[in-house]
Amino acid sequence: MQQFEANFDGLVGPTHNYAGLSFGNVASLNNANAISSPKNAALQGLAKAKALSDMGMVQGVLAPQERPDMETLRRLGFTGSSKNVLEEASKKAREVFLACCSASSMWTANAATVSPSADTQDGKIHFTPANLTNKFHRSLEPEVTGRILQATFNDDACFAHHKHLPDNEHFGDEGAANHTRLCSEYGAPGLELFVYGRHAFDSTKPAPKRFPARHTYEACEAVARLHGLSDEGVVYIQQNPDVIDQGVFHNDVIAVGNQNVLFYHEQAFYDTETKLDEIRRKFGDSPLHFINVPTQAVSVQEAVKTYLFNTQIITLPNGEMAIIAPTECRDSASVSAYLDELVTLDTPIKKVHYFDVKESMRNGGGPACLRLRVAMKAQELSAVNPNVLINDDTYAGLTNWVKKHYRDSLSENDLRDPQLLIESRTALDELTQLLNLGSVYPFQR
Ligand SMILES: NCCC[C@H](NC(=O)CCC(=O)O)C(=O)O
Repeated sequence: MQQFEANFDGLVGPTHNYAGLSFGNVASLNNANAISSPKNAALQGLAKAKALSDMGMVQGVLAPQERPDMETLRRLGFTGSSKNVLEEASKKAREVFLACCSASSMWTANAATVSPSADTQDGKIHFTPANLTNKFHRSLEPEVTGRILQATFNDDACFAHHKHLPDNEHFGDEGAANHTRLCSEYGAPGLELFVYGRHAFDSTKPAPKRFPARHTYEACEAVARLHGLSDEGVVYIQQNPDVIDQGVFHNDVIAVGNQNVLFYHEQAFYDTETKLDEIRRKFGDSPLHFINVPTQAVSVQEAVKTYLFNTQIITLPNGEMAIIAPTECRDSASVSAYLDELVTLDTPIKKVHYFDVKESMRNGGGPACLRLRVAMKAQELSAVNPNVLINDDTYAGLTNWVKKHYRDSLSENDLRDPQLLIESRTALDELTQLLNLGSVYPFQR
């Protein structure tokens, strides 16, 4: 295995909860105030990661963030002991407090945009953490995400790390959730598709009316520049504003690509035919599969409910592709019928595997949200921090760690418990040792 795609799944943090923080994300709003289970959430995520590793995939994990985010609460004027900060913030600024408790870094598709070495000018793998400016709770992530990525991909000869884009809506960047890469093989130069929701500096261009477009065209261009991509290696595509208004807050809720397959809903893009032509032209002569799912087979609403497109399409060691889907897809008559048929058609996708990631789904995160893809070569993999890679031993170590530190259930009331802060820091301190990350968290510095 000389070239392959590695997946880095976000470890769910100890404060995983349902706070209804993401306007425009239907599941997040519908499940506001539900009781969560941080322990089950983390174990569900690890089980998926381990299953992919058992299928012969290269699988790693990315550490979660420190929450409650005491540094931000203090920056916003809450003072005194930790207990006091938590109490005052939860009483006087409930929404701010809840935002500072979110475990949203678990969705590592939003951690960064990654360009493999075959696409970049200097031949290194480039990372730009996403600034996630559109949601306050997510905008707290990029600094520490950058540190975690540096500690995970810690070798200047192979990896180039950029600072996140300016923290402003004009450069709203949601990372790899709006980025997919087509290629004939992982180690060959590919075509990077950057999908955006609106133009920040041109109000004559279309934009959604009801829900926010989190990601801008200007952000896409900036990341492509930073990563040293060629114009012929990039296609910028606008998301259909109407689907954003139906709850498609990231493109990976309505389209996903892998190697020479682009799997998308017919309503996913704006100006679809022009963009597909550009993809065909830039992709070159090797075979390319456009799998277009018509509304008649699966409605946008059903796609948002089941996360049919928030599936991972992976290439197994035998060269066949498989879809990693949430069990919600199996439980929907139209979606499971569609998938049953898809694997019989003349495309590289031959199997579907279903996973229970309900704890994450209730916040609008499916299997694809939970992972950051990094296409690599063997020699680049050997430069990755080995402690983050999943195998029997690290999986056992991490599941024991979760069972030891995580709560079975969590409600809003529990978030202000000073004991939860102590538990979380104790857990994360131990995790940085398990994963050999060094002092990435504010409380460790
Ligand atoms: N890629 C999937 C991201 C899901 C994430 N949900 C959230 O943050 C919900 C958190 C809450 O409501 O408690 C988001 O919308 O960015």
